[in-house]
Order: sequence, then structure tokens, then C-alpha cells
Amino acid sequence: MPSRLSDAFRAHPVHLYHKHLDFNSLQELPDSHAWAPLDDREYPTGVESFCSETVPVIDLTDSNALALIGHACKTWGVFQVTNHGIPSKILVDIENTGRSLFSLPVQQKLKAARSPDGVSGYGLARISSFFPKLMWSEGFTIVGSPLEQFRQLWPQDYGKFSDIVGEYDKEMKKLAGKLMWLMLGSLGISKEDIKWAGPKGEFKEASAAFQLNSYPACPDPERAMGLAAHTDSTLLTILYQNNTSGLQVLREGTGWITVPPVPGALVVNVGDLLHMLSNGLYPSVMHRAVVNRTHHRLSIAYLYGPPANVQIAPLSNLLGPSHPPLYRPVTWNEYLGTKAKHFNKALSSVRLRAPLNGLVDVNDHS
Ligand SMILES: C=C1C[C@]23C[C@@]1(O)CC[C@H]2[C@@]12CCC[C@@](C)(C(=O)O1)[C@H]2[C@@H]3C(=O)O
Ligand SMILES: O=C(O)CCC(=O)C(=O)O
Ligand SMILES: [Fe+2]
Repeated sequence: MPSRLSDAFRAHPVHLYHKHLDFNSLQELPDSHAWAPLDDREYPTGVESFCSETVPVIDLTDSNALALIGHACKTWGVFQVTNHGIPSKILVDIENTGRSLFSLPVQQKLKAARSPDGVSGYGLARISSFFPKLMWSEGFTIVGSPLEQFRQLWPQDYGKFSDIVGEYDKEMKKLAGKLMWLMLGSLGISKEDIKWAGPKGEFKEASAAFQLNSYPACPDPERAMGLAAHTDSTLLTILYQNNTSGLQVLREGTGWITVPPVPGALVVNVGDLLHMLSNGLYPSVMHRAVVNRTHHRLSIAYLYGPPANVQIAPLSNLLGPSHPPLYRPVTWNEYLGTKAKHFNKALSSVRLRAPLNGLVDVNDHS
């Protein structure tokens, strides 16, 4: 039987202690959540007002969108999109679903806790196991139908919330396919070059996961970490953030740059699989979430990738004598297992060689 995304961690169980603190009742940051003060929280004070670097915001209806996206992928690995076609009602509904979920009593949320070898459910971010301190956040991952878990959370209303996730999934899948062709098109790749995209290039067999993230207001935000620095293992990720900032991306030569919420916009970032597929031309971006003293922040990530068992390797159109393949073929499931083991060294663990131009691949996080 072909492997599914939900099987990704069978061979890599992680035993996280899911007994959560009730964040809202805490007046002080407990030692368990106190990270060394982040002196790299953003670029140094004073530079901020002079720093003109901002993550590109691209209007998807712009006739130049393909070139703008190509440039953003090459130079940033992240951009925001407006006029993306997702009805605002769907964004409001999914935000309210997340809000309703995280405001349930801890004991109720724990009824849908993620199992050590599972993908779906409530709990700490999987990457928590790599850090001595806990993050100031809680998450809920959805792969496939959320019906069973939602039944545990909302015995009365689970149908309504599952329908909202279903609608969101349908819209995100469409948008992700469109973004894929813009990103690939900007590399000169056409529909015939990606067999798993299907005869019409609709990416019908693509896999995806949702990650709902909640970052409560924090009494000592300078010493807390919402979600530690990582790259996504995806082809691309589409992130909806509420009107509270917190997402930061690492910019070479500058440091951490905040991606400000733009009303109605969605953040798109390049993941490790697109990094490999593009043979390092479109680098995956290192990012993290910081927290703040007064506002609760919510984000919803749509983590998009190929069918779980399809081999992803640098595209042959991008290769040549002076451009040998830099990465060996891997399936998404295999790569998720590698990530579970090596975390931020996963990408370099599947790398075959350094680029011939001798430049260090900055986002190849070895
Ligand atoms: C498909 C997936 C990517 C992800 C692991 C997951 O199985 C579902 C959750 C995803 C997420 C979201 C938060 C950051 C991250 C590193 C994590 O721990 O869980 C990503 C994983 C990833 O992209 O590797
Ligand atoms: O909350 C955010 O802004 C980032 C979330 C994220 O990086 C993720 O879910 O992978
Ligand atoms: Fe992420």
C-alpha cells in the first residue's frame, strides 16, 4: 500500500510531554519556558527605521506576477500575496475555528492530543524535542479529515468546524496549485516536466497538512519563543496570520525581519522540497515566531507537498555540466523522517555536493 502523509512519523515517534500549561493563568514566565534573552530579536535598535528591506507583497492579478514571484523566491524565499482569490469569509471562518479550538479547556484539548508516532492532533510543535526549553505556543495539526478529533473537541459542533476546514482545504489546494505553476514557470518549467502534477497539471494527488498555531500574550516576551527557527519541509507553505505580528524571516546580512500582517494578504514561503527541486535556486527560508506582551496571535499554515511517496529530485531542465544535481531524490515521507531525526540539518543530510560555483548555499542549514 502506498504510504500516506499520516504515516510519516511511524518510524520516528517523538514523546513530547503534552500536558499543557494554562498560558492565560500565568503572571510570570516559568523557567521551563525561559529562553536566553534573544539579542537577535530583530535587527539592532536604530537600524529598524533605516532598514528599507521588506518582504515583497505581490498582487496575483499583476500581469508581471510570474517574474515578481521568481525574483522573490530567489532573493527572499518568502513573499506575501494579495488578490489571491480566497474569499475573506473563509479566512474569517478559519480564524474563528482556531480561536474556538484554542480557547477550549486544556483537558478538552488533550482529548485530541497527537500521539507520539502520529501527525494529526493537539500538542507542542514536533520540533520542541530539539530544544531544552518549551515554546510559548500550542498547535493543532490536521492531515486528512479532522472529523474524529473534532468530535472529541466539540461533541455538538464538530460537523460545522469540519466543514470549515474542508472549505479552507479546497480553496488552499487551488491556490497552492496556482502558486506552484507561477514558481515553476518562473524557472522555465512547464506542465510536461512534472509528471505527478497529472495530465492537466492540477496537482490532484498533492498532499497537505494544516498547522493551527496559537501564541498567547506573554508576561515576558523578550525571554520567550513562540516557534523556534526552522524551515518547512514542504514545497511551499501558505500562512494566514491574524492582525498581530510575530512571524520573522532570516535575511542574510541583515538578520531577523518581521513579516507584518497585511490585511487580506497571505504569506507564501519556499520549503525544503522546492529548494531541492530547484537545485538550490529557490532557497527555503528560515523563519520563527516571536510573541508579545499584550496580544494573542493566531496563525494557520497550509503545508503543501507532493504525493507522500513520489521521489523529489532536482529538475533535469535545471541541470547541466556546470549545474550537477545538488540533492539526492527523496519522497516527502522519507524527508519528514529525516527532518524528525536531523531537524535543521535535514537538508544538508540529503545534499550530494556543494554548488560548483563554490558559493555556500546560505539556506542549506548545515
Ligand atoms: C507535514 C508536516 C510539516 C510539519 C510536520 C508535518 O507533519 C505537520 C506539521 C508541520 C510543522 C508545522 C510547525 C513547524 C514544523 C517544523 C513542525 O514541527 O510541524 C512543521 C513540519 C515541517 O515542515 O517539517
Ligand atoms: O506562526 C507563524 O507565523 C509561523 C508558523 C510556522 O512557521 C509553521 O506553522 O510552520
Ligand atoms: Fe514554518
